[in-house]
Amino acid sequence: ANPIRVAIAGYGNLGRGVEAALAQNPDMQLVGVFSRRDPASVTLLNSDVPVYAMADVEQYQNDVDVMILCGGSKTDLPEQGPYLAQFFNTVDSFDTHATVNDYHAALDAPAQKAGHLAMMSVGWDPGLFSLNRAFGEAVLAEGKTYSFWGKGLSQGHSQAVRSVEGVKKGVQYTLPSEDAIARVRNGEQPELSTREKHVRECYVVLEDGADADTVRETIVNMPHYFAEYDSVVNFIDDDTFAREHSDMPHGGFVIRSGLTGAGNKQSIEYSLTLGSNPEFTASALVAYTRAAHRLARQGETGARSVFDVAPGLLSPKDPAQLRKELL
Ligand SMILES: NC(=O)C1=CN([C@@H]2O[C@H](COP(=O)(O)OP(=O)(O)OC[C@H]3O[C@@H](n4cnc5c(N)ncnc54)[C@H](OP(=O)(O)O)[C@@H]3O)[C@@H](O)[C@H]2O)C=CC1
Ligand SMILES: N[C@@H](C[C@H]1CC(C(=O)O)=NO1)C(=O)O
Repeated sequence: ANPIRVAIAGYGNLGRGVEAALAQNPDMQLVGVFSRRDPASVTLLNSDVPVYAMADVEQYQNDVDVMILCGGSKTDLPEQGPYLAQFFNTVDSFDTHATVNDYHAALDAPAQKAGHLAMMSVGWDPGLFSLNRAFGEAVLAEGKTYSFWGKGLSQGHSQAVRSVEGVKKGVQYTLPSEDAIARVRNGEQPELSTREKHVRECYVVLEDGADADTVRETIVNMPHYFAEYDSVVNFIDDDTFAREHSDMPHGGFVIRSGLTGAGNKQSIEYSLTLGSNPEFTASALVAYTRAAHRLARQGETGARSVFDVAPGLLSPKDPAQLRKELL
């Protein structure tokens, strides 16, 4: 069969991860990268792949089967998602949990109108963690579900920090409460507020002339990203940033702790340990690109999340092979 023709919209950590992940999936072919920057200033892993100006993206709608959106959830996807769904089948990793249904609606209308499929919020959280939260609740009807992340670098929160005026470089690490984790793993089913589960720690290099107090206040009061947490902002110089904040490890786990029948304790735990958050997220995006392409060919249109996708659609194996090897 002909390879699935894939393009990338937005070339940052995630875009680079998608380029690498596509190279690991021979049933897909990267046909181009679209950037809002000057294409000549964007250097890909594979210099044979063309870089185009985002302004010209509409000209390529017949050359691309699926467009993978790698922009930031806070500042890019709310505009790029609905816009690009008019011209392409799309897949993205939108992760502002508080506004997922607004985004779903904003994607669904243009996608339905154009007869495209828009697969949203794919990745690990939202994404694979979302699936495991849903499995846990469906199987253990009586219990509590907990999600913990880190210690590691959140790309969504880091990109949100970088979107603040006066920030030249920025990253955010998420630190889970070890005490909360111990209580959950012990089956205590504690009531834990958002603030009791994680602390957020930022490292920022300021633009020349930017005011540190203003930047700190803007970050720690940012709705949906920081306001609901105890957050710390550390200001460092370029050299320290380059030396100490170039890796992007992360991870975490979802636990469903419940009781069945005669009060027997049951626990489901799904965990991730990530050497590279962007490369892992990109790998999830690429698997769901395969599913989005198949659903689009079946005539499916409109917005979809991971809850709407049969797992077999993710695999390059045919159903009989899947059953034989993995059932
Ligand atoms: N669901 C999940 O589990 C996960 C979701 N995510 C999501 O992925 C999003 C993207 O993360 P990430 O790739 O780290 O964000 P980046 O800040 O690296 O990239 C975001 C956009 O910024 C632009 N950009 C990148 N580098 C530069 C640069 N040097 N100068 C100017 N602009 C630049 C690019 O657009 P352009 O090329 O057009 O300039 C890019 O698409 C996050 O906001 C998060 O929401 C991430 C991890 C997990
Ligand atoms: N969407 C997150 C993926 C995980 C990480 C996270 C956090 O540290 O708060 N929440 O969800 C990301 O952008 O890295």
